[in-house]
Amino acid sequence: MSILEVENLSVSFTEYTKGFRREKRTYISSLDLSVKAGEVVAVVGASGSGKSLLAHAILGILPKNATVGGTIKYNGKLLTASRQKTIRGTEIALIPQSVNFLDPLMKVGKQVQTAVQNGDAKTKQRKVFERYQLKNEVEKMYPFQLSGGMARRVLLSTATVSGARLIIADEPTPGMDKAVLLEAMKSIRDLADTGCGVILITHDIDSALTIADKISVFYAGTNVETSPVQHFSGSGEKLRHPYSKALWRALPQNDFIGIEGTQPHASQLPPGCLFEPRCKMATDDCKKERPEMRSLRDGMVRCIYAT
Ligand SMILES: Nc1ncnc2c1ncn2[C@@H]1O[C@H](COP(=O)(O)OP(=O)(O)OP(=O)(O)O)[C@@H](O)[C@H]1O
Ligand code: NI
Repeated sequence: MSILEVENLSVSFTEYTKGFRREKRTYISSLDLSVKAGEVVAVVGASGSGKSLLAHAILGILPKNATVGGTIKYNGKLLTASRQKTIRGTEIALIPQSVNFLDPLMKVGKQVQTAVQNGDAKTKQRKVFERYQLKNEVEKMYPFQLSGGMARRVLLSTATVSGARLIIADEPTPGMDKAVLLEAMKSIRDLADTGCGVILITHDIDSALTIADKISVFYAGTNVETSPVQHFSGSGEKLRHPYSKALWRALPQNDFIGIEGTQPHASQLPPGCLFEPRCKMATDDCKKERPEMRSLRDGMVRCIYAT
C-alpha cells in the first residue's frame, strides 16, 4: 500500500504585482505522486519546477499566502492541516534544503536528541554522528560554527533518529565530500529498507540512480513522468516523456546537449501541455488541454503521444 498518495495537487500564491494588484499564480498544478513503504522516489527537475513546494505542501509548512488544492493522503487517510501538525517531525520528517532550518540558539547535539522519540536520545545522537563522521565535539557546537556540509549531516541525523515513516529529503547532499555523500545515500536507502517511504529531491541524478526505485521528473510545477529507475539508462529510449528524454540526454555523461528555451514561469503558463512550446513533437492537439497522467509501460506519463 502507498504510504503517501498525492492526487491532483495544486499550490498557488496570492502575490502583489505592479500597481499593487493582487494576483493568484499557480506554481504547482495537477501533480500526482505516490510513494510506497520501502521505496525511494527521487524527484528531479529544473530549479523552480516546484520540488520544494511539494515537500512543503506535504508537511503543511507553506507560507500563509498559499492556497493548496487536490488531496494528500498519508497511510490511506486524508492529511488535513491538523493531522499534518500532529505527525510532522514524528511520522513525517523533512531534511530541508536550507540549513537555516536549524535552530540557531540550540547546540546541534541537543537538536538531534530532541528528535528522538524512543530509546536513549544521547546514545542515538552519538551513534548517528559517528556514522556521518561528525566528531564528538560537534554536538556542543551551534549551527553558525558548522560548515555547510556538516550542517547538512546534522539535518540528516535529525531525520534518521526521528523514527519517521515518511522522509522527505530536499537536496540533502550539496557541500558533502564524496565519502560522506556515499554514506548519506546509503543511509537514505537503509531508511527505505527498514520500511520507510522516502522522497529524495535532488539535482544529482547520478546519486539518485544509485539508490532510487522510481524517478519522477518535474517540469513547470507538475510531474511529466514517473518511471522505474532502470529506465534512466542508455540514450533514454525507455523513457516516456520528451522532456525526461531531453533532461537525460543533457547530462554530461550522455550527449550533454541542452534543450532550447526555458521553463515557463507561473505567470505565463501555456494552456495545453506545459512542455509544448519547447517540444519538437508537439502538434496543435498539444495546445488544447493539459494531458492527464496515464499509465504506460510500468510508469506514468503526461503526454498524449508517448508510447
Ligand atoms: N512563498 C512564495 N511566494 C511566491 N512564490 C514562491 C514562494 N515559494 C516558492 N515560490 C515559487 O515557486 C516556484 C517553485 O519553487 P520551488 O522552491 O518549489 O522550486 P524547486 O524545484 O525546489 O527549485 P530548486 O531546485 O531551485 O530548489 C518558484 O518559481 C518560486 O519562486
Ligand atoms: Ni527546492
